[in-house]
Amino acid sequence: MSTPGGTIVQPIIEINKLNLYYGQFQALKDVSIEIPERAITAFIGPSGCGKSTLLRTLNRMNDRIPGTRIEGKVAVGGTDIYSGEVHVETIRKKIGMVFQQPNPFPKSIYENVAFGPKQHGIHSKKKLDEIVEQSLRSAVLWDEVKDNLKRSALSLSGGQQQRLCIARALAVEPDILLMDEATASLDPVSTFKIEELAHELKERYTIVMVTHNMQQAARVSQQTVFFLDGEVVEYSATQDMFAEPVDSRTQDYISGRFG
Ligand SMILES: Nc1ncnc2c1ncn2[C@@H]1O[C@H](COP(=O)(O)OP(=O)(O)OP(=O)(O)O)[C@@H](O)[C@H]1O
Repeated sequence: MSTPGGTIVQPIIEINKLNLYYGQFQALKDVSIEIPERAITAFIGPSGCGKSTLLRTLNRMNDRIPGTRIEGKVAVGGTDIYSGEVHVETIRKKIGMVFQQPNPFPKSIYENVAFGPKQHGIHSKKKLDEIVEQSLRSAVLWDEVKDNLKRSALSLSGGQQQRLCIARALAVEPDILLMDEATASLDPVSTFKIEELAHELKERYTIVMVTHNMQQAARVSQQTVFFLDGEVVEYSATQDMFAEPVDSRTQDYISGRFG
């Protein structure tokens, strides 16, 4: 697949003819897209169009919702994640997720970040210390918290809590980070910090973000996917979509005529 500037990059996620049903209701319709490695892909579209549903499909979070049925294929790194051979835990280790509301555990900053590695069998204090520091540095939170890692995560500001949740996700060394409106509950300064962070992280990780904020999609993403009623209307390099959308419905949405 090609990206802005015409560079050919490898898609890390390939979604092919995906249909998803909640009971009788079809929330995703024949979705086929590719997501490039080490870049930010933004999902945009009006409320209820299926953005979060597709995001959750990428790490099988929809499995938890009773009555959900899926058809089609989602391949991550060439492996069909819905084939019986793949364990959900393996997928969630490779694909971390950050939600709209920061949701740190009611534990210390240190324990929040060390939790995932411990679950995966790392118990050496030295190794855990390294992971905690590295993850907090990657999430650009280290300098703010390094003097008191025992402090409760819940005592941090909303923006710090969200960066802690990103550090927690990074601690298990994922390849992909899913962000479901990760800045929607934050003030503009915290939002800017998370956007800057995403910009840095894309050098090492693939990021897929759902956002209601078109300016944010235009600012930070390299690829944008526009959804309407469970269908992908259009997807392309972000600069192309915002400069010259192909479909009139995309034009109407990005120019604020509906949504
Ligand atoms: N657990 C569920 N059970 C039944 N229907 C659901 C469920 N979750 C979502 N839906 C429906 O699926 C459709 C897509 O929802 P989804 O949350 O993916 O949209 P969205 O584009 O992310 O919306 P928003 O921007 O408001 O978060 C909506 O019609 C929604 O009501």
